[in-house]
Amino acid sequence: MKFNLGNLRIYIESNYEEMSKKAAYILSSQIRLYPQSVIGLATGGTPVGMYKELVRMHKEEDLDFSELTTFNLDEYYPISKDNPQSYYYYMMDNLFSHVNIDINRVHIPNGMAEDVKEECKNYEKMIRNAGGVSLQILGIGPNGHIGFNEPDTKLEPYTHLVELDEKTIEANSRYFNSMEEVPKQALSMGVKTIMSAKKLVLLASGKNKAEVIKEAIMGGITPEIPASFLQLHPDVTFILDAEAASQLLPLLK
Ligand SMILES: N[C@@H]1[C@@H](O)[C@H](O)[C@@H](COP(=O)(O)O)O[C@@H]1O
Repeated sequence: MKFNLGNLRIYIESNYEEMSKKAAYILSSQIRLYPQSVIGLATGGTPVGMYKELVRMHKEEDLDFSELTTFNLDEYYPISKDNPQSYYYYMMDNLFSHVNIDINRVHIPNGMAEDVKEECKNYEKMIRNAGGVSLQILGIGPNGHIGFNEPDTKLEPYTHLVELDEKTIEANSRYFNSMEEVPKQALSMGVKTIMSAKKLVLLASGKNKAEVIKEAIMGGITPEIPASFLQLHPDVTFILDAEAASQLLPLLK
């Protein structure tokens, strides 16, 4: 099912696998049309299926990553690249080590940066020098965060150091051995960095995202739900599975 709400396109797919295929189809179309694109990438459980499909497309359908430039949204802080919970490790494991990407054109905030301010400033500069992000993939936290931009009374515009929300630490602890192991901080693109991408594609799957998806798309625009700012972007695609769309769908019909 597809709905158009002005600048927002909403695809509702029957399940996680179909959501992943749709996202991979959109991203691969961008790569095939514009092989030198600058792509913003996301981590978390949600895009794993999309990466799997992209790897399949590379192996079976000649999808070529060799001219791409990528910028990841965020990284825990502090964390080293060889920690299996780091987003660097995740990206290598789920995508980069399986495709013909030029690792020199891959960018992920450095979770071991000594000078955090400098790292953040430099990350923004690299995005600018690359000509900005053409297509940014996003997930959404159950609390409405995008990247690691947590609900707050005000949002940071540019790449910055974040104090993670209790809810996020709890939600992400499923990937760690215990809550204590989850880093309490992260480096994240800011809301302005994200909103500056030419196209945004947000993926959401599962019942625990249903309420926040409804609020982000149909509710007021508020820093308490950072994803609600996407309503202001001129070109946004939401790809939802049926469970994530379950509270939104009755309002669309
Ligand atoms: N920083 C990431 C986000 O970029 C991601 O979109 C979100 C949802 O994660 P998941 O897809 O595992 O639900 O939380 C993580 O903490």
